[in-house]
Amino acid sequence: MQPANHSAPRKEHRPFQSLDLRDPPFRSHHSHIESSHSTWRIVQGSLLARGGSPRRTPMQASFSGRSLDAAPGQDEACWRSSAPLPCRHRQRSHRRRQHDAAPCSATLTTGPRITVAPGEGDPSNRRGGKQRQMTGKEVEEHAMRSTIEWGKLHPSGLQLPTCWSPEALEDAYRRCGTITADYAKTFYLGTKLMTPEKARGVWAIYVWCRRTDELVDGPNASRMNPRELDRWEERLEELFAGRPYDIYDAALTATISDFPVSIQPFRDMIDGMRMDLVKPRYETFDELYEYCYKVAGTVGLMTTPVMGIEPSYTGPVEAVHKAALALGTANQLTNILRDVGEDAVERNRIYVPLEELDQFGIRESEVLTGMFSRTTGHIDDRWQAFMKFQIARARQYFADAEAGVDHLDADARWPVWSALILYRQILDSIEKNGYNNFTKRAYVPKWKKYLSLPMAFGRATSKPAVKQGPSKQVSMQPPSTP
Ligand SMILES: CC(C)=CCC/C(C)=C/CC/C(C)=C/CC/C(C)=C/[C@@H]1[C@@H](COP(=O)(O)OP(=O)(O)O)[C@]1(C)CC/C=C(\C)CC/C=C(\C)CCC=C(C)C
Repeated sequence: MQPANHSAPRKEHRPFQSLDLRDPPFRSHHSHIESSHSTWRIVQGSLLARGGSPRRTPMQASFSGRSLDAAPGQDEACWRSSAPLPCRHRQRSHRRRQHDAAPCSATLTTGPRITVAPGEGDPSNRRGGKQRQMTGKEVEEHAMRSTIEWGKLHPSGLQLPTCWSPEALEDAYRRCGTITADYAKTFYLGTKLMTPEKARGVWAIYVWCRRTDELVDGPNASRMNPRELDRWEERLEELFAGRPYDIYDAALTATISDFPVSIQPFRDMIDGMRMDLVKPRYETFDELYEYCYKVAGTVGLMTTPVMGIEPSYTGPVEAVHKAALALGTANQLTNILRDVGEDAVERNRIYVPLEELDQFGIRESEVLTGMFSRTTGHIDDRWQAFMKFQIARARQYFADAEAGVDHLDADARWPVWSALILYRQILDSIEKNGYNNFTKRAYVPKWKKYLSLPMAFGRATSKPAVKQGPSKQVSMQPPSTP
């Protein structure tokens, strides 16, 4: 391997000065709630064991160096009271009744861990007598359908009872905004163009995604295990049932109350984190596709219902959701291509499909050590050819996403165009680095970022170009022989 020549500073975990994410469970304005079932009670916002001594919940997830208390186990869930919480309820009682009758099962679809029975799904399945696992594409399709169905069932959100004061909720959203600004400044600025309701909804989603990602990618990642992710998922189900655990969860509960955001992509993102815990290699592109959908495409399904589709759009909503999914996949593929060396050396992870490496005559061990020619010291020709193919495919997903951005509500287009344009430039940077993603980190320089923002603004405010026939497609299949 060549000596390290990192052309960009490594991503650092920025310390938060002003925020302590080790929050107590969310403080209701009814500051004293006693559950008949549980051994816990909430007194002035802190979680106390029956004896009254403060107790940490067992799961300590972390968030950029600081720890936060995450999902309490089923047995210790402080919100599980058989008595109704003394909440203020919203007006739409017909919706509430529907929800009260069956908090989850009636309205929530099941998770994606689904097998397809013989004869169902694609024709290739009809021959075998056994059930088979869904492909990555099918998992994504299932979530997209759930999202669209959810939107039809709950066009104005879940209308959950409110258990918090407006001030507390305001504070929750403000904190979500601060975190979003700290991690993703450009994107945060873009959200400032949205209506305040949409902006804070997107921040609440951002924070939930960031926390979920930090479970497997943050400083406490080594302590993470599937059981803890199960507990995080239980906590998700709770917040979708109107029982948020802490202030950030409460912001998300309020968001799903106001917007038709389905639970399915959230479950799927947790599943993506499960994949990260147990799966260091991806055999085929479909396996990788499933991963990309789960950790990034999900973000598209979560945020599109908040950002909204332009009212004058009369085409199929599927097309917009597919574009949102494509942007997630494009971003994640780009992220993977940028980090090949780092993932291999620091985490023994290879995300690019082994089957495709093989088609380019590349061995797994070569990716782990870096592919430099012994004679010239430059990047090996096989790796260059491999990367050209991977970059072309990622660009194709960006192109597929472009089609949908103009159908979003006008106030949401700028942040999305910015995300698209900025992230796509990382691919250009990989090319500029001579495809050396082993010891160089591709990045977009600040001046280029600043130049991209007015460009994105122009794109967001200009009339969409009328497409003359289908766009040029690159082959999504690697050549059988390089
Ligand atoms: C522009 C916009 C409205 C974005 C949504 C904001 C949001 C909620 C982002 C959550 C991102 C997040 C924390 C995801 C967790 C998993 C993860 C880390 C995924 C990677 C993101 C890159 O983040 P970063 O550069 O910080 O990664 P590192 O940690 O540094 O490695 C991902 C690559 C995925 C991001 C995916 C999106 C932003 C999806 C975008 C799709 C839409 C917003 C839908 C747009 C709609 C249409 C119709 C095109």
